[in-house]
Amino acid sequence: MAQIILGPGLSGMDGSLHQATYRFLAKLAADDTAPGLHIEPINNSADPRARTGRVDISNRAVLFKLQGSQQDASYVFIGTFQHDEAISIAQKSRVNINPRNGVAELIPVDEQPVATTLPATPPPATEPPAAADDVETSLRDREFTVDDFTDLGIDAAFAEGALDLLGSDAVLDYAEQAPATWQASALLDVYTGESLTAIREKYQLDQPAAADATNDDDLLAALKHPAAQMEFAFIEDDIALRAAIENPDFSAWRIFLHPEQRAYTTRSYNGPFRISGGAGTGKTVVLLHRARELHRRNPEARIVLTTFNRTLADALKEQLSVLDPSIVPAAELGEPGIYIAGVDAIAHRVLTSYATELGGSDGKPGAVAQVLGPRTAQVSKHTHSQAWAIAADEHGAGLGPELCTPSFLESEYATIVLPNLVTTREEYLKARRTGRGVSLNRARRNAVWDVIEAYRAAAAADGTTDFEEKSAIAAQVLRNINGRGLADHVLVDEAQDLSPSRLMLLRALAAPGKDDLFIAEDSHQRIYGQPIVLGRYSINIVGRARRLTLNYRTTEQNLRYALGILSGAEYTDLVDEPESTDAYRSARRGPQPRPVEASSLTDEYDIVAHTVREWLDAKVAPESIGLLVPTRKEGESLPRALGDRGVPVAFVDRDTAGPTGTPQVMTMHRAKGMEFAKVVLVGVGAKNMPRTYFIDALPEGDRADALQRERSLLYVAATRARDELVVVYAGDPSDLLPQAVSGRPA
Ligand SMILES: Nc1ncnc2c1ncn2[C@@H]1O[C@H](COP(=O)(O)OP(=O)(O)OP(=O)(O)O)[C@@H](O)[C@H]1O
Repeated sequence: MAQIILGPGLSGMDGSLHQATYRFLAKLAADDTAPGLHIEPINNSADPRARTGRVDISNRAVLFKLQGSQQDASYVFIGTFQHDEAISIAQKSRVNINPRNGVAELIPVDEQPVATTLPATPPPATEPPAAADDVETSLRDREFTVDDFTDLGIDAAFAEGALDLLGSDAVLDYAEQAPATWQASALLDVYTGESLTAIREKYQLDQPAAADATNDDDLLAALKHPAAQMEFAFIEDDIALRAAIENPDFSAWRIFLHPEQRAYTTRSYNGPFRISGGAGTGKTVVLLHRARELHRRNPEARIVLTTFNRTLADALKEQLSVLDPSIVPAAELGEPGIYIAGVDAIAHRVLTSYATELGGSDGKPGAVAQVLGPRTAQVSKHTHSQAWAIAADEHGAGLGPELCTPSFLESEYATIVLPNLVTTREEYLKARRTGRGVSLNRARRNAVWDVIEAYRAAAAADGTTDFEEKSAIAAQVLRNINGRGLADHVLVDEAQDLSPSRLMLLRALAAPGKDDLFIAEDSHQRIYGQPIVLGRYSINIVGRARRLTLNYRTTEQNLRYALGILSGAEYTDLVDEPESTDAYRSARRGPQPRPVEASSLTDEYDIVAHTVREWLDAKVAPESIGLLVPTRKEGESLPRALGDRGVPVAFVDRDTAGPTGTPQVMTMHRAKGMEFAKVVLVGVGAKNMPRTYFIDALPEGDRADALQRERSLLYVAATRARDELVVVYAGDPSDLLPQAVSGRPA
């Protein structure tokens, strides 16, 4: 079997050549001596390893054949081209090892290696676009020199051309001419303010390259350098080959990881590790690759991949099967393999598997009593949604109207009472309420406890628990058992939205040790619950935290717009440090987001219908269009309003999957973790967002955080768009939106 290594030409390949190219490469992988492949060396080629192969009657693949000490040859595939062009490219290309850092690169032959290349053509210095950047300074103004770049191994001529560019558009344009993908990416890093030291570390550019580019073994090693693997992928099997060739853009995440992503996929950590990063920076991709890697290293390992809810867990399952169809997820929690479920489903599994641990024995309290105080150990039924309202109504007289609300009581219960295992009034009166917005004196604490007691008594009588309680009890069960846990590795997505009890459950799931917890989060996307500090729940990160900054989903234009939404507020991360958006960047470009002001609700529907119709007429796949609304009520009205205008769309509810063949309407909450090619944010006028009716009903001390969550919700919604974002509102725009000029569709 020959090893196929897909190279940088893949994504630019003409779609009509995909099928034939796949057949050719599959045949080559199976037997490189097979007749009909016509693997031929090239006369006068710059690199003696250059070959062409016959893809079809008029097209040839350009390849580099590496034999080295391996029994089977490896072929680096550069692309498929019309016959004469293929010969010319094969003659004039070389796979080289960058002498500064040992990274393999494909270079055109009339260019020399680093530091002596012919100049790349820099575009003329351009003025920055007025709306996007405030005051732009060039890299030269910021006192960078060509040497700074060549020290990293970046081509001198390419660096020279970058020094005077002004504005991110010019830099993004220019980066497309980079001699290697990692060089383009590193240039953008420098431009967005990352230090040269951080860049060196990120791309692992430090190794002195004692490599000989003419030696095939050295070259194969250089192709495996993490920076080289941004554009060279070692293909493992036929399924991966087919997916990569037939849908190169869609499957890029499976094979071309950023060196940082790759590092977090493969490294071991002596305890919990936290990866943060803006929306679309590939946190989920890292989790999926890491789960597969841990599974490969030890098929007996019990790996749990979990997230906020069932919808997102189902998406993880689907993505894992795309990444590696050979993986069959574990059927049961605690079994070897990768078990994927939402956190609440995990709590449910623990409670049903350890039913005997719930009630206690020999006079000792069981987990239920430890968490809730003495009561029946019946916990599987679910407490009804009005229970807090009823308890507050009947027993909250001492609280005053501000605190006598289900939302305040529920969050007090979830953030203070349950995680501290408070079961008596005395304990509650003494409990530390760190991190709560509203302060309570003794009388008020007593009044709060009156309601909590009533809430618990009613649930005990019905034999029910809520989801927070289920997680807290499940965590307690696991702590009581005190064994090797039910998992060796727990990987968590969307951790910013997990409540204390859920985090405590995940902590208890894995016995403390190497690679026990790997937590992905983005505090800017917290749209539920209260701010969380992991250390309070025995998840000690102590220096094991990193941030991803390159956005793979969103264009630079949409990213800037979305970051504008965040710019009005200060955020803290899960270790209580300021959360920054510095260095967030995208290498993709697209149209500017389009805010559109409607004169009325009817006009707003007309605009949305018109926008969607235009996209459908332009053959955009219907299900890749997302219409995101602030509330469920608006989501339910939209299909009818657009249906009346001849544009059928479907409302996708909490736990339902979206139908194919129709644009999808969903709440901004439901859109968490998803992505669409085109997005319309509907109903984001000043009257609708932030939802003041909801914020004003909260106690004064909780309002700032609720407003923050509204801001985050808009950020989540705006970052669902891959390519195009339209923002529609009737009347004035929401104050949370960035200031921008509004324009109606043509
Ligand atoms: N190395 C990569 N190459 C190509 N595409 C990538 C890569 N990493 C991530 N992507 C793509 O970027 C998009 C966002 O990735 P992902 O969902 O993992 O990001 P995220 O950080 O979890 O986002 P969010 O926080 O918004 O849920 C996806 O379409 C994914 O396939």
